[in-house]
Amino acid sequence: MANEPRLILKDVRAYYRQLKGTTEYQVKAVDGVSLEVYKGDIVGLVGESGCGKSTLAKVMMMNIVPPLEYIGGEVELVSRDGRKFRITQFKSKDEVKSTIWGKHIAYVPQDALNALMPTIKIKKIAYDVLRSHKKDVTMSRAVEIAKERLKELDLPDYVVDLYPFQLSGGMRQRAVLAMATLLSPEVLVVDEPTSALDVTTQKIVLKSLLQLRKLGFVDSIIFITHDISTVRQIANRIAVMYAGKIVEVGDTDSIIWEPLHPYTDGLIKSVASIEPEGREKGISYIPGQPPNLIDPPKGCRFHPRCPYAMDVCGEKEPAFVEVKPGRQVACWLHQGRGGQ
Ligand SMILES: Nc1ncnc2c1ncn2[C@@H]1O[C@H](COP(=O)(O)OP(=O)(O)OP(=O)(O)O)[C@@H](O)[C@H]1O
Repeated sequence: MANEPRLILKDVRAYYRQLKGTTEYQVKAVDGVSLEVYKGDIVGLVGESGCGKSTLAKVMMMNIVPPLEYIGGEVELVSRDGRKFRITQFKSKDEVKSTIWGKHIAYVPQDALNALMPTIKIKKIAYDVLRSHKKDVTMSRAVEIAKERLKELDLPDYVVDLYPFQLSGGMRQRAVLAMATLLSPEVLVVDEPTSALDVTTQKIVLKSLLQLRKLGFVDSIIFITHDISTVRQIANRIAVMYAGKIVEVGDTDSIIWEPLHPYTDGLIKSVASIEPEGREKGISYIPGQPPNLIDPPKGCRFHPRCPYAMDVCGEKEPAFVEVKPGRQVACWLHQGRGGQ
């Protein structure tokens, strides 16, 4: 069956308004991002700190509150029954929340303890999540549903009677995932879900994410991280973000083994490889700093740090071209490939 879209972003721009003294600036945190997420996808969204990943997650959630401003483009969420929700149809955050949050798209932020109110027991959290879209649910039914979901993620029944602070980091992260997906949303966005965990616990959380998708509790996952070595263990596709833009998208293997964008190449070389051939090549780092997003460099935003920069790179922005099916890149080294 053809790819069934779940989330479609077309040339999306969202900027923060920032006041410095009496002058107002715009931080171009998401600046012309296009991405399609399909049913079954686990998309890894990777990039250095400050490149706009969390802001892009807010855009995906259609959660635009000041100082963030939606500048333009299209965000569309497609439900299992074919309904389309567009960012432009919503007048307020409350409307977004009551219409799509939890039910069609869920977000697990970076810090799991913040995601769960530490002073509320897991069963009350489950009750509140379910009640937000099923007004007639009872507490005993909510507890039943919560226990079933916790069990699917290898968590014991008694977790429902605990407070989040009584759980270990890994258990808490899994409890957050179970609670966030109680209403079986089509899309789950997880922001750095494993970065504070040890390697063994990381693997358990990655397994839980796969389990959520396998059981159909979610259709698609967007996994946000700065760590390409973690995401490659779970994602079937990777989108690489740099300075407010997606610079490369492709299936995980081709991104890892044949990176096209010099920034992707740098990211891969900057992590310790588990494969012997990778270890032999050694670890390097990307020189320089990511740009200021108030006044990003002209042309390709990576050109001041790029070892292959040509004159054109500092003059004109490269288009995001499809070099082969499912493989897109925005780099002057690859313009004109794939019949573009
Ligand atoms: N409330 C805000 N007001 C102004 N600028 C902001 C605000 N929040 C974020 N930014 C800026 O927007 C840009 C993107 O930030 P964002 O948090 O989306 O990046 P990120 O890739 O998620 O980083 P990290 O991995 O560190 O969470 C950064 O330059 C950041 O300083």
